[in-house]
Amino acid sequence: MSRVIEARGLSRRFKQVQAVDGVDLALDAGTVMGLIGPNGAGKTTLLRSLLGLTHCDGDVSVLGLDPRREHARLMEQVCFIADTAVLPRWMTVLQLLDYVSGIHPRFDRGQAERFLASTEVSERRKVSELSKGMTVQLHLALVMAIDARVLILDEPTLGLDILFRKRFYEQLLNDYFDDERTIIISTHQVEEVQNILTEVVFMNRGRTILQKNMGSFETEFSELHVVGEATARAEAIPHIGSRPILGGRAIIYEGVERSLLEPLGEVRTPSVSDLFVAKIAGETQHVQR
Ligand SMILES: Nc1ncnc2c1ncn2[C@@H]1O[C@H](COP(=O)(O)OP(=O)(O)OP(=O)(O)O)[C@@H](O)[C@H]1O
Repeated sequence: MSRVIEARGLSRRFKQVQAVDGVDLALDAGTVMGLIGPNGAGKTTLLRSLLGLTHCDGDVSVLGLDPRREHARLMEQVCFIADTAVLPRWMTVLQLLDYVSGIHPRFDRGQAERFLASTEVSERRKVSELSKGMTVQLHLALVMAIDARVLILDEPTLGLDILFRKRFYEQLLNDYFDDERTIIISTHQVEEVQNILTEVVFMNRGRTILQKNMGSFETEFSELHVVGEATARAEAIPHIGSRPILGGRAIIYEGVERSLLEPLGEVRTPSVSDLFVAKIAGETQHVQR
């Protein structure tokens, strides 16, 4: 497998704020990475740093290029959808398709048209006349039709209804992704992406606090559902989070043998979102102490 993204000690400071604080990241081709973090964690700044869209310190290489010095060459092979994406509002959809066909050598117009056919976006309408969600659909259609080695999606489905979000992620996985490509998705809608991820990174206050291959999730993390008197014994085992559930508690453990937990209740693998909440709550307690 070839290394596509490599960052060491990546940092970005804005006057008072250390937005990204010494992040190390290594991603190979054939990866779909989920970047999860609370508001202001530094996700967008990290993604922009990887693309050379903002200044940063540290070592960074994407497709063997330094994004700070070789930004233009990098962008030939990378597609980025920003959370604040804007499209030219005065153009019709048809004009926009003509425009992107003209400027982007890796744009497959037929692919974009097929994608749009599954939406209500008509080619005759102006971008300014589209709803917020339809504008995002149009943007995704353009991006998904570009043959890029690296696709970076910053909150790609913001404002989209659940039917479209589900279809988008299905299409992303089935029609776009292959083992030559690397996809990074930053999102707050963790449940919707967790099934397509091969890798997950949690970010908080500019730092990565967890970086895991989804395959190792099951072996490293367990969630115990426990009721009654076993609860005290379960809580005595070092854990990273505990929350009430109907009639009992759900307790999340890291690196604890399942055979130790099984006599106490039902053991399963935690969802990415529950693990995220537990990790972030743990960090907050740590900082407050
Ligand atoms: N251009 C800027 N000037 C000053 N501060 C900035 C700038 N861009 C980001 N920041 C600060 O850096 C921190 C990280 O912001 P960033 O947008 O990267 O977070 P995020 O994880 O993407 O958040 P969200 O999930 O809310 O979009 C925040 O404290 C933000 O206020």
